Amino acid sequence: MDDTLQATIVWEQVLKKLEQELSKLMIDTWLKPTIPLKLTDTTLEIGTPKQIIKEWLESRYLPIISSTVQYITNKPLTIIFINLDIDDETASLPASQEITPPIAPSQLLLDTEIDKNDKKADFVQTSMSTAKQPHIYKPSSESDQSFSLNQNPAEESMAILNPKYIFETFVIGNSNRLAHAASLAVAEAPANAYNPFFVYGGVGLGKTHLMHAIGHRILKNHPHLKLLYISSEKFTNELINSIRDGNPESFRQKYRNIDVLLVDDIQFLAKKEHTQEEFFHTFNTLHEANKQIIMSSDRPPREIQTLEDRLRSRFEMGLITDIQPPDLETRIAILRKKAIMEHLNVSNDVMVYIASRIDNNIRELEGALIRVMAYASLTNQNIDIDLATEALKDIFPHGKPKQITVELIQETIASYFKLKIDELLAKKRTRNVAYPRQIAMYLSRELTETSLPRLGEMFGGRDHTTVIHAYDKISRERNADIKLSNTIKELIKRIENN
Ligand SMILES: Nc1ncnc2c1ncn2[C@@H]1O[C@H](COP(=O)(O)OP(=O)(O)OP(=O)(O)O)[C@@H](O)[C@H]1O
Repeated sequence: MDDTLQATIVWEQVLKKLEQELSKLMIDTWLKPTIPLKLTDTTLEIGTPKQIIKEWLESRYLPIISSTVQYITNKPLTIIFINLDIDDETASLPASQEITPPIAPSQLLLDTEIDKNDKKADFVQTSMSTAKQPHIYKPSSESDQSFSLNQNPAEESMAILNPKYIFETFVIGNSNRLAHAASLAVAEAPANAYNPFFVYGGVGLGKTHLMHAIGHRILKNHPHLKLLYISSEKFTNELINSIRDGNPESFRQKYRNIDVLLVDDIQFLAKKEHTQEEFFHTFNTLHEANKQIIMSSDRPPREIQTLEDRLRSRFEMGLITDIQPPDLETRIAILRKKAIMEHLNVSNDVMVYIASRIDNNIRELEGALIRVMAYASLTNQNIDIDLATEALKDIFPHGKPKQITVELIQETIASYFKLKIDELLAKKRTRNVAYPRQIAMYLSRELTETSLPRLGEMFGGRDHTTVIHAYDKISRERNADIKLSNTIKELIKRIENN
């Protein structure tokens, strides 16, 4: 692994730890804009985009950063800050991680307006590979007079799409095939294919990735189009600020003069009546002018509570598509792609190990891979299943399977007592069957959240009082009988390792 990637991995963990100690504003202002450059045996080099950030970090935060780095790496590394004096828009990922050059900022509008009164901005570019929000600037919500980048406000009015979130890096599987195909159609024919386009799905399943990919593709095909990507939370904040500043017209102008509007996490509009009203007008103006609108949400429009009906019906005018959690095959493919992109050498069995344990959040899946890589690099070991198990032990204690089911318990117990599943579930009450059955009921109640009536049903249609009786009996006997107690321990081990 190269030393930039090592630095990135360490720095990512350092920032995560510091997030528990420092305020969000400090993290966003001073630490997120940094770019990890190099990790050696004695030093960690961190790039800063501006001299002022370098000075600020050195004068105020060096002790806490040094001790956090030591905590993470177990080495007393010297932290060296290097001012890179980066052009704002090019402050991007370290070169080794870039896949495509960032979109020329002149093609993009800012996702938030800069406070014109003090011409001040928080520089929040982040270089972390798992980072979600790639915007360069956002308006300062708290005053910090000492930090002023003094840029031309027009230039500040830029945002950047994450260069990694493109169609080429998006892995297609059954869970997202439709959403991907529809996104591609929208990207190739903005305002002609599906308008509006609404994509929804659970946390970390690729909605933002697809939206950015659409944005990249549209700008590649139509560099002159004005495209704006924003979260609905920021839309709300900007609206509030514009009203506070007595300038709602500028807000309207900005939003109603674009060609492609991408609004992420639209569910945050719920309960915000005034924002919904404003968004309704923005939506209508753009839609009537045949401009493309793309929205994402964690749920379909009909499930966004307190969303006004007229807005809901607007959202439903175009195409609504969902992304489901990926199946195992897709999860392995995503890890493979990630490993190739980051030049990581990871064997297939380790990928399968990780992919089989994280099944409903791709961000966490990627995070687990990075953690394994970091652990291997920091401890100078090869990556194998043992190392992955050790590195991920906080996430999956003892390599425990994520979900223990009643069926799994029944199978394990039947096999241990050399019975057939049918026998375990049958009505027969001879001791050689009744006793294992009671143990299975006991463990099902202990290890799963299944209700008593449902357990009765799953054990051959018995009454729930039978389950209670079995549970009480085995609980009592377990305390008195060491042999039974050991049997149960052994059974739990087998269930966990199954
Ligand atoms: N099909 C995929 N192929 C490759 N990478 C993916 C895929 N889906 C998601 N990812 C990656 O998983 C991470 C999380 O994805 P993303 O941020 O797009 O999720 P999201 O659905 O917007 O989450 P949230 O609900 O938190 O807003 C990103 O790094 C993204 O690149």
